[in-house]
Amino acid sequence: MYLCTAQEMRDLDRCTIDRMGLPGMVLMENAGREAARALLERFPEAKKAVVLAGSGNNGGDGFVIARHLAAAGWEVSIGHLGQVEKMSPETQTFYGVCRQMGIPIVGKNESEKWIGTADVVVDALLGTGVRGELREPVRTLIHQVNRTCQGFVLAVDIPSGVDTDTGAVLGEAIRADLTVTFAAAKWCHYLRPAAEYRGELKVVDIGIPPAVVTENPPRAQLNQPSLWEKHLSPRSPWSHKGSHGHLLVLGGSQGMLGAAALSGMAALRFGVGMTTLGVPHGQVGPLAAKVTEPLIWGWPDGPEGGFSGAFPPDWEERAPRFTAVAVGPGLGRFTREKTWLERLLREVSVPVVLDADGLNILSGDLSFLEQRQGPTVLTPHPGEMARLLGISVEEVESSRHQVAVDVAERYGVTTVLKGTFTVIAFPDGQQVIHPESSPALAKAGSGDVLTGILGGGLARGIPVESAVSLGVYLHSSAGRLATVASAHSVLASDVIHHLGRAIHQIH
Ligand SMILES: NC(=O)C1=CN([C@@H]2O[C@H](COP(=O)(O)OP(=O)(O)OC[C@H]3O[C@@H](n4cnc5c(N)ncnc54)[C@H](O)[C@@H]3O)[C@@H](O)[C@H]2O)[C@H](O)CC1
Ligand SMILES: [K+]
Repeated sequence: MYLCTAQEMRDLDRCTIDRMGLPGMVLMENAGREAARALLERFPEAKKAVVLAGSGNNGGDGFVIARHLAAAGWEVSIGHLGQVEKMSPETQTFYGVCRQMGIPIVGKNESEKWIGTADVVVDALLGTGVRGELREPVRTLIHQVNRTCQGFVLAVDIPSGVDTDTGAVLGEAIRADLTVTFAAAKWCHYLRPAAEYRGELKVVDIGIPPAVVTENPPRAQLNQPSLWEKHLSPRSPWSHKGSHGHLLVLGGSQGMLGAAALSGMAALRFGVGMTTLGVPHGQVGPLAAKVTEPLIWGWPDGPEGGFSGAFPPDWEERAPRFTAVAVGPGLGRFTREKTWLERLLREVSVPVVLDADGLNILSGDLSFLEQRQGPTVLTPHPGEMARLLGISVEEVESSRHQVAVDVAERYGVTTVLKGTFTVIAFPDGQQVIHPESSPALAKAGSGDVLTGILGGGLARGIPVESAVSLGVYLHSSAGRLATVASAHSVLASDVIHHLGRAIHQIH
């Protein structure tokens, strides 16, 4: 399912009307009817509703909704803002029908009195055509709805007062229980703070022909199995461990051995054939006492149980055996780390995942990523992304998808910006957003598990676009499945244990 910007939605709309010849009036009728249907399904008995309608096409949808609710026997009134002369012809038509039907249409002050006693308030004030900070009187009316409404609030397309593309709140925004949106989800449904205003989200079909979408594909999609499920095919009965790839994980300095262990175990649970954990020599013994299945490879020791910045003598002999490399889980900082990483990235042409300190090494200079031969995946959380780019965490969070896309396009990498609704951006500017929040994953170690799953997928030979979206999806579902009693109590190792069930659910 696609995720649109306001402009992408307008393009789909325009192409449907101009090229396909389907009148805008039909789209508006479909939109309003489907939104009304969502209400009628939820409230089978007639209710008292106030429809707040602006003068744009979002208001037009509101007039259609009012008509359908009135036809179903609801007691409906319309609070209308703006001027009839400025309405589009479709909106004017549906406004006229409501008048003819005798549905009361009142101005702002009168409608304010009804908001407090209505069972349902329909917010059709502003949709994707909103521009800049809210002006009066709409701002006060939105404030009144949030303050006095006791009933159920349906937002039409987007909650009025949020910016479609950035997810910013433009001074004040409707707090909805349900948002019914048309043809595709919009970015504001998945970007904070707007995402906190929408309530439940329902995407309905309004009749935009599939050919129109194929011709004008939006750049973002929601993460769902259809994007990558073909790569989760069952294991061939003729396969052996060498058929399923070999991941090298570099990390696990003193005090952070668990991070490397988690990545390695996650990769194995995800199905990679072999995992080698490359850790400082001094950590080989403690790690061997901790994990059984991964191979362990000692790297030259540096001070304080970390890496020295040198390569092991058998590097050149062993390096060609790995089918992917993950750098960062518990890596720590060490002298000459930048030269070390540059050499590694130059000499390894298989896919590389960079996480945690593997990313911190890059901070301020990502330019040498452009030289890489194989695919590179960066998996920053917002703090790491802020450090990478030398900007604040607030700046990252206020434009999550833009930041992820900018890095991906500029440096030719795949970016996985973690957080609620993880954003994945590819070098060609395409994006995938993960539509689920996973509170159980908000814990130390869970990033290391993701790194292992992504590295494991890449090592198995799954193409990067699929491996990354698939990995993010499975990590999130395993987190959900691991939440047996409380999300508070889920450990990163529990997530690893539930990976098998998460995979099984997709098969
Ligand atoms: N997706 C589709 O194919 C369809 C969508 N529909 C609906 O149409 C709206 C978008 O309609 P549009 O006319 O472009 O804009 P709006 O109704 O969202 O808003 C325009 C309206 O708002 C006023 N305004 C703009 N900015 C501000 C502000 N900052 N403060 C106060 N007022 C503002 C402006 O003056 C106009 O009056 C989409 O969301 C869907 O709901 C179609 O119905 C069907 C096809
Ligand atoms: K709205």
